[in-house]
Amino acid sequence: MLNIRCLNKIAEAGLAQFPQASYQFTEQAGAEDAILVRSADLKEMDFGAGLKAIARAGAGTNNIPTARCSEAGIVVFNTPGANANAVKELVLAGLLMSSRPVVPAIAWIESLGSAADLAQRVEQEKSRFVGTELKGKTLGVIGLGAIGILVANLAVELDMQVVGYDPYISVDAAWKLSRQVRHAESLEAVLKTADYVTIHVPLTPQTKNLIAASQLKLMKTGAVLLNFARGGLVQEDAVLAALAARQIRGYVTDFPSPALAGKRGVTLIPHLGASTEEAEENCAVMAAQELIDYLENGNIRNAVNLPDVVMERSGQARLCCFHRNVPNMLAHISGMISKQGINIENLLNRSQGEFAYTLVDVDTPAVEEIAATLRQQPEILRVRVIV
Ligand SMILES: NC(=O)c1ccc[n+]([C@@H]2O[C@H](COP(=O)([O-])OP(=O)(O)OC[C@H]3O[C@@H](n4cnc5c(N)ncnc54)[C@H](O)[C@@H]3O)[C@@H](O)[C@H]2O)c1
Ligand SMILES: O=C(O)[C@H](O)COP(=O)(O)O
Repeated sequence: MLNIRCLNKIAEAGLAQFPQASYQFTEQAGAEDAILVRSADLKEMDFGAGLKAIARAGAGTNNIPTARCSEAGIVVFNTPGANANAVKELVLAGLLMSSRPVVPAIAWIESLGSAADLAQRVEQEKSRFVGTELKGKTLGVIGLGAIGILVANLAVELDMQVVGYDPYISVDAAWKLSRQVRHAESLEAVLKTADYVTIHVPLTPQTKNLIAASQLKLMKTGAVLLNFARGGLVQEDAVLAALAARQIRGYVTDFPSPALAGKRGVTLIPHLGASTEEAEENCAVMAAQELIDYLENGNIRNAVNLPDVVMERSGQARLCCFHRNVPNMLAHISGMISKQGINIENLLNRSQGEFAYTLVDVDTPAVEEIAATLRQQPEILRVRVIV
C-alpha cells in the first residue's frame, strides 16, 4: 500500500484517481509516500524518509521548500495551466470592478432595504456610480505564462490595447498569444503606458517586490494595479503610499493582508483565483495522475525541480535515480549494472540545473543489491526500484 497525505481539501475527482487496492489516505505525519497540497505552507515542515513526491494541485510552489526537497530526492510537481481559466475570469471581474463601481453601488442599494421610494432614489442618485469603459484602454500584462496569455487574449477581445512583458516567454506560449498583443522590452515600458497593469509571474527571490515605489512612480496617474499572482510581488507600503498620493487609483488583489485591510482604493478578494469547481477538479486530477505515474512508473511530468522524464516500461525492473547533475553519473550507474552482468534494456537521462534523473530498465527483477550500492554514492539523492 502507498500512503497519500492531503494537506488541503483536494477535489474528490482527484482523490478518486488513486486505486483503492494499492493506495490509502493517511493523516499520519512521516508515514506518507506522497503529499497532495494546495496552499498549505510546508516550508518549515519536516519530511519523513519515505516521502518521495509532493504534488501541488495548482500553479504556485512558493509554499514548498523545493531546494530542500531536491536535496532529499523528493520530486515536487505542480499542475501548469490547470486553473488558468479560473484566474483569467476573476481578473476580468477585477478589471470590471475597478472600471465600474458596481461593488459600492450594490452596497448602497442594499443599505436602502425595501424603501418605498427605491426606484425614484435609484434614478436620482445613480450618477454617483458612473464608471468608465475598458474598451480603448491599455492593459499591461506582466508575465505571459498560462494565465497571462489568457488574460492578454481576453483583453484583446474586449477591444483593449494590450502590451505584454515576459523576458522568459516560452515558444509554446508565444504561439498562443494574440498577434495584437504588443511586445514590451521592459517592465518600465509596460508601467508607463498602461491604464491597468496585471501581474502573472511566480513569486521567487528574483520577483519579490517586483512592484515597489520606483515602479509605482512610473505608472500613469490614475492607473490600476491588479495582483492575482502573489502578495509578495508588490511592496504593500509603497502601494498604499501611491494610493494616498493619488498616483494610482486602485489596487485589486487576491492576497489580503492586515496592512491593506480597509484602505481607500484597495479591493481585497480572499484568494479565490483558482476557486472554481472546474479548476479545483482539473488541478486535483492532474496532480493525482502525476503522482501515480511517478510512484508506479518513475515517470516525471510537470515537476518543478526536474525536467520531464517519461519512458515506456520495458524489461523486468526499473531503477529510478534522482542525482546531482555532475560528470560521470551515467557511467557510474550503467557501469555498476553491467558489472553484475545485467543487461540494460533502456535508459533515459535528463538534467535541469543542479539535478538530474535517470531511468534504467533492466532484464532482471533482482536489482536491490545494485540499488543499495548506488545509494552509498553521495551524489545520488534517491534510488527507487520498481518491479
Ligand atoms: N490567485 C490564484 O488563485 C492563482 C492561481 C494560479 C496561479 N497563481 C499565481 O500566478 C502565477 C502565474 O501562474 P501561471 O499559471 O501563469 O504560471 P506560468 O509558469 O505558466 O507563467 C509564469 C510566467 O511568468 C514569467 N516570468 C517569470 N519571471 C518574470 C519576470 N520577472 N517578468 C516577467 N515575466 C516573468 C515566466 O516566463 C512565465 O511565462 C503562479 O506562480 C501563482 O503564484 C495565482
Ligand atoms: O498558485 C495557485 O495555483 C493558486 O494560488 C491557487 O491556490 P489554491 O489552490 O490554494 O486556491
